[in-house]
Amino acid sequence: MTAFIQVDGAEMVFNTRKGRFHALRDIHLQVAQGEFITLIGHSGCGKSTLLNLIAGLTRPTAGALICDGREIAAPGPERAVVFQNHSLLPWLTCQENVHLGVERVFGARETKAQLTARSQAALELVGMSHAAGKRPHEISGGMKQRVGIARALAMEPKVLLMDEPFGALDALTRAKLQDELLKIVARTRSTVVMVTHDVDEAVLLSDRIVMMTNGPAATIGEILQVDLARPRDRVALAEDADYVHCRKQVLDFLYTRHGQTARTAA
Ligand SMILES: Nc1ncnc2c1ncn2[C@@H]1O[C@H](COP(=O)(O)OP(=O)(O)OP(=O)(O)O)[C@@H](O)[C@H]1O
Repeated sequence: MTAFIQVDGAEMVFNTRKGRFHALRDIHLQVAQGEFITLIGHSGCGKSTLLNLIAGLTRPTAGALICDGREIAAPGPERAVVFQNHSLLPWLTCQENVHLGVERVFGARETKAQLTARSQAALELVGMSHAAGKRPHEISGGMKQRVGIARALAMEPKVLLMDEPFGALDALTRAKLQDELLKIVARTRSTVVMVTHDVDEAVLLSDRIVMMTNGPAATIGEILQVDLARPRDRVALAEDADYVHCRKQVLDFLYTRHGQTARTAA
């Protein structure tokens, strides 16, 4: 596999008021271009910390991270992040929110009409054209997440980094957005690294599931290859033997071999 994202021996130690906190140790991970990776593990194990390192929002205390042949030293438009809570600017319309990202990436070399066309196309991709002129408080939580995804996709990032993007949504909206994300990623061929707590979400979406041990000093415990054919249909998969097997492997890892102790659950 040619690595598009490479994490070489990354470690993260935070300086806190109570002293040093060793969050991550010895993380080695290679992600191929176009791959869909999920990070799963118990609460507090360091999933967001690892995602933030790939985003360039934090620097590792040891080790190196590389994306497309360059060291990750800061956030960059080639690595767009979607957070659990949409992070849209409340005083701007949906289209203006998307436009901000578009302008940042393409503003110097494209006309206003081209930029507008990009924002409109991104909203259309996530089925939100009808709400282009609305402000975030006028639309539902699921719609806000779609606009957040549109904003990320409109920047044509090489990598889409998602931190529990559907975590705050009800089960039906979540399922709908997962299905849409699968279609969008099939079309854009984006490389995706996504944090999730949801075993079914991980199996449905991933090419590989990165399972993390509990912290402190968490690391990658195992990586599960998910060889289910695409496009994937959640209803058909529910009874698919390979799907059920993958699901069981993740459940075994999380609850039998790495059950959360009282200390980490606190
Ligand atoms: N800036 C920080 N300073 C100090 N400690 C931190 C900082 N960021 C994260 N941590 C600690 O590092 C550990 C990993 O946190 P992180 O948010 O990455 O976990 P997570 O697996 O994403 O958790 P969750 O699933 O609950 O979102 C936790 O113990 C957390 O308290």
